[in-house]
Amino acid sequence: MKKALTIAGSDSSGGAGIQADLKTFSAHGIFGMSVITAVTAQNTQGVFAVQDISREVIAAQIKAIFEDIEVDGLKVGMVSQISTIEIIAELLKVYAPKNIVIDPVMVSKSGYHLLNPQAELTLIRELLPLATVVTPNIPEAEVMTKMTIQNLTQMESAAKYIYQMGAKNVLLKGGHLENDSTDILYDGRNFKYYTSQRVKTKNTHGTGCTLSSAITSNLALGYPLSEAVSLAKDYIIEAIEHSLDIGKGVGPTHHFYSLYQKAGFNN
Ligand SMILES: Nc1ncnc2c1ncn2[C@@H]1O[C@H](COP(=O)(O)OP(=O)(O)O)[C@@H](O)[C@H]1O
Ligand SMILES: Cc1ncc(COP(=O)(O)O)c(N)n1
Repeated sequence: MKKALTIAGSDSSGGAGIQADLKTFSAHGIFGMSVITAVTAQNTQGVFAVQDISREVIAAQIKAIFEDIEVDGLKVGMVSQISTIEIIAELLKVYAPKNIVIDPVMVSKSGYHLLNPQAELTLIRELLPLATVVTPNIPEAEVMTKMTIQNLTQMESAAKYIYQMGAKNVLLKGGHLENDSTDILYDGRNFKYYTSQRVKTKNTHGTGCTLSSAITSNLALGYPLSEAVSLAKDYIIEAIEHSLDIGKGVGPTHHFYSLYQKAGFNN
């Protein structure tokens, strides 16, 4: 069985963060493991408190896993503080796992700064060069590039800029654009476009986490990146189409075992 690791924050309401990642790994038939960087008290309506986990305990979690278990794919989500980012980068250089997906989580859908704004440059400097692929949404790409992004041409320019920051591949997600939701993948030479109809729902809590952990799963299963993204896109569309009207705010995506079966995964 393939094994994947998420290094991210805990979402008490189960829609995003570690919980979304582990559900996605399971739906892909992957054994999921976690390094928790922060505990958030949140639900579909907002984030109410955050306790960052210490640098020492984050390091101990990473070491406990890598000293014992092979990791076929890894994603990094919420990392909150400079010291957290530094220790993760330091240890990822030591253990050098194959497939590293960096989801540069900055602000939650409910508007809470999950990444300390002072840590944005550290994330770019320390984590991007380690990424097999980095998966910013449009607001994150705007922060990273200081560009305004309102259309596909501007997305392409931003993806090129982020590529130059050191990621091997850039998947710029178009979920925040008004019309269809096209994500673009840039490998330093060519663009690939992943277009889908926009699902009309308010329930998109955890879409970014779900997409990046689906990509991580597919890379762990051995798919090349462009196929890993394409399968992950199929997965996220269904997970949004079947999203759950749980709570009073932005409900979560839904994870099906049948999605995994439908995609024909075979490990
Ligand atoms: N309403 C929607 N309909 C279809 N796809 C969506 C919708 N919202 C987001 N997506 C897709 O979900 C994934 C995550 O998107 P996005 O919302 O941009 O990220 P984040 O959760 O990081 O803000 C992307 O593949 C995006 O295209
Ligand atoms: C712990 C954690 N990690 C990531 C997100 C981002 O998810 P979203 O952008 O859908 O709010 C979140 N809300 N909580």
